[in-house]
Amino acid sequence: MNCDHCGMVQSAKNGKNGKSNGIATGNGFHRNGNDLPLFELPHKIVDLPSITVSFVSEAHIPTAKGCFRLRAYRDSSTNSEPIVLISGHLKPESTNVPVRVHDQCFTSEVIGSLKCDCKSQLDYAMDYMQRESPGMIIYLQQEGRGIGLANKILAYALQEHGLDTVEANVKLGFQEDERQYLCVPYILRDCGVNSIQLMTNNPRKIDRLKALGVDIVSRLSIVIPPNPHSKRYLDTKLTRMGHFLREESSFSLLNGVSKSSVSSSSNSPPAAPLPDLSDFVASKDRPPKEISKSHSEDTLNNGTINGVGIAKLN
Ligand SMILES: Nc1nc2c(ncn2[C@@H]2O[C@H](COP(=O)(O)OP(=O)(O)OP(=O)(O)O)[C@@H](O)[C@H]2O)c(=O)[nH]1
Repeated sequence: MNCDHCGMVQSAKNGKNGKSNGIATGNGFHRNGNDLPLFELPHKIVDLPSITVSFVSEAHIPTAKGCFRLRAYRDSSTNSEPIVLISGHLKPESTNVPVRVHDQCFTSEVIGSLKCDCKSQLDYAMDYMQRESPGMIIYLQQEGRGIGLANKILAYALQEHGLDTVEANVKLGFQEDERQYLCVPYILRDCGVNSIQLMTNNPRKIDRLKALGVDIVSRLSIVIPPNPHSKRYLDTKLTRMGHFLREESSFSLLNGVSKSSVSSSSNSPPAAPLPDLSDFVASKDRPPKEISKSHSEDTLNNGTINGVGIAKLN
């Protein structure tokens, strides 16, 4: 099927339920062969006391991975602009939709840093959503697990002196993870999505989204094989942040790439003693980015997902 807007061939022939995908008419309606409206853009502002998420606009974007419908929002609680990439056509009240909630990583996604798995995860998610459309990626501007780009580079500097990614955040006066996902339930509701299959390895992300009322039916694994530069970061995610990483590589499964073809030699940190960190600590004078705590993220539970498809740690 060709995308009406980009003329690109869509990799998913049909919706995953075997039903024909709708056709975007460009006026906010998507119609099927019977000319029935499938999806009407809500253009609504979802307002709660401390958060306003407003839809701004949408456009079709051709990419190397296929055509996505990009929906842009503004989130007043973080003063940021969440972007949603949608493959295929979502119907109102959709259930079990594959969703990736992805946080910005300038270093890997723009300049190609090999220190983390973020860009490979984004690539994997885009391929997956095309293949299993309809699906969506909610892209949030939360660089460096919410500490911002400059602070993330500070954290990298500390990691060059032996700290791991968690210790570096803490040394800088941040929590190990400053991200929040208040906008996600509103964006899902705005897109007509009632329940999701969440693509993540991060148990905290699952808990936080559940605490915000997101109906997560199952988890989709997204394990990228390490390279010599990312191995320590991935090890830390496994051992200190509890990520589900002891699984067969999702990347291998999707791309047919043998895991053994990716080097995983050790990337030990420099043995040099820790320098005087007063320069870094001085940055604490500049307070960490303020993050609204007025919502239920403070009342997180440690529950696990009720339902199918949760990969277990061995
Ligand atoms: N502070 C900090 N942030 C990092 C570092 N490396 C990557 N990031 C950021 O980490 C975020 C991605 O978080 P991850 O913990 O890798 O993965 P996740 O999103 O929690 O979990 P998955 O859903 O399984 O991918 C992005 O915002 C990156 O910019 C680092 O060393 N320090």
